[in-house]
Amino acid sequence: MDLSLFNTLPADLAAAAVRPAVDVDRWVDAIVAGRPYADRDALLATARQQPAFTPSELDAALAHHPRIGERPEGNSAEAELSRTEQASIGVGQETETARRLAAGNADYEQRFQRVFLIRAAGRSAEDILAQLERRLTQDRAAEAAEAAEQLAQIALLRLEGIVTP
Ligand SMILES: NC(=O)NC1=NC(=O)NC1=O
Repeated sequence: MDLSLFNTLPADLAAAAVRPAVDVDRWVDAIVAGRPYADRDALLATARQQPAFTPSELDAALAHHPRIGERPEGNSAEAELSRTEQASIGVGQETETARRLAAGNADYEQRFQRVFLIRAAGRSAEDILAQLERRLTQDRAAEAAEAAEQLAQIALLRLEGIVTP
């Protein structure tokens, strides 16, 4: 939708419109409360200024997040966004990279008890695999902070697609 519509929607509809960006109430409420935005840069600046996601917000947002390399199922707005974001990875390929991604996802979930999250847009499967293998070596606090930053990047990219100038 365009910014002028977003600025004038009732708050509950505005919240529903941006929730696919990231399903964290505190973030959605702040974006809606910042209206009316003079322009889209002001909207994106508000998103960038939000405090980092806490580990519990991360876990809530990841509860229904598809794994990297697995085809996001369903016809929700989030699933559609995930499919677009993961398009460059070539889901379902029987390549060595795909096999190592699946193994890395399993290792990651075993170690950190959440789905591995990375901003996939603009990244190759090989780059994502390198990031996954690097992040598997991090301690829990560092990894939670990095995953939170990736979630913020995904939220910002999605918000840019949801609210057009
Ligand atoms: N597990 C994930 O990292 N998933 C995703 N990253 C994205 O950028 N889109 C996704 O669906």
